[in-house]
Amino acid sequence: MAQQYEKVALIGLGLIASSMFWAMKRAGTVGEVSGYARSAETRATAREIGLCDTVCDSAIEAVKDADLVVLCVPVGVMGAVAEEIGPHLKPGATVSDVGSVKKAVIDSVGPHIPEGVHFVPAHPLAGTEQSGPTAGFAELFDNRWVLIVPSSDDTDDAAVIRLQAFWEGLGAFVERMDAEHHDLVLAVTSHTPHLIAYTMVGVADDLRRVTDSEVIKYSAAGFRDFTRIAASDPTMWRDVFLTNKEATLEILGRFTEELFALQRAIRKGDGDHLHAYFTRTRAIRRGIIEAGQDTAAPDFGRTGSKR
Ligand SMILES: NC(=O)C1=CN([C@@H]2O[C@H](COP(=O)(O)OP(=O)(O)OC[C@H]3O[C@@H](n4cnc5c(N)ncnc54)[C@H](O)[C@@H]3O)[C@@H](O)[C@H]2O)C=CC1
Ligand SMILES: O=C(O)C(=O)Cc1ccc(O)cc1
Repeated sequence: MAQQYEKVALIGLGLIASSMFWAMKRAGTVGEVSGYARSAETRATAREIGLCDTVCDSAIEAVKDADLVVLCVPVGVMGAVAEEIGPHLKPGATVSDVGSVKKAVIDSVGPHIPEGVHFVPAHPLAGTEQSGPTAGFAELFDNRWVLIVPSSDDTDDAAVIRLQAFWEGLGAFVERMDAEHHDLVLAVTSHTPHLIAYTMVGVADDLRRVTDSEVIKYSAAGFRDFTRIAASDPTMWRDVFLTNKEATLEILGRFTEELFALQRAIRKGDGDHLHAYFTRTRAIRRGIIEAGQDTAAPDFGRTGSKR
């Protein structure tokens, strides 16, 4: 494949950045990849495992001469990183990100992007519950969606098309979406489910004394499947909820109403209500699988890297 960017800089070297690096190497679509992470320990690990062609000791050094800079840090620190690198970006370069929330990233990063640099936010709908520089693998984005969320109506079309081709080279399907819609859709499909999974583990833990650790010992497939995502990084998810507050609260409100209705049906012994509800929701869930839109993490995400 032809070279799409001569130099790419990855800021933050965790699951997503490391997967991007291995996928870029597999695709052979970029010249050089530089990387930076805040912690010296992460940078040392990256150097040890050959993650990035050059691991830099500052974000400013990493973005020097880069044609594409991808912010791969938790959503809450994207603005601060952009402020630091803003004055050092190459004219004509593109700055993108992989954050799980889009409106807050546009608001916090946008003001720090200088004239003549393109800002094209994006979000790969692919990940696992693992984090850190050793968690990545080249196949993570294969056949997964990446949503490109242009930051304004006058975002340079050529920069968007180039970023789209880049992600397609990493194995993904790409679509464009506006930020507000993105944040609502993700609140339903990803953010609220993570919150509920964290809560379920918390409930199981609260019951530990009563059940004498049996919840963990005998954890049935349902509990395991349902709570896998509760092993995800706490910093990342704290930031998601703090920055996608409105949409998450809207979905949580609806969720609570449905839960109360089911609670009431159980209390009243209303089997018809329960049966009708489960019949409807089973059909929807099966429809998602049949349409090939099941977004469960691929198996290799659970068993470690396959690179
Ligand atoms: N984990 C997942 O499944 C997915 C995550 N995302 C998004 O991707 C982004 C990165 O997530 P992961 O790779 O999973 O996280 P991670 O926890 O694996 O990696 C984050 C990296 O950022 C570094 N970092 C933190 N603060 C920093 C700062 N101020 N300056 C420089 N580096 C800093 C950390 O040291 C770490 O290397 C987040 O914004 C997240 O919302 C998007 C799709 C999926
Ligand atoms: O591990 C899983 O199943 C996920 O849902 C991963 C994930 C987490 C956050 C995102 O913004 C996108 C994907």
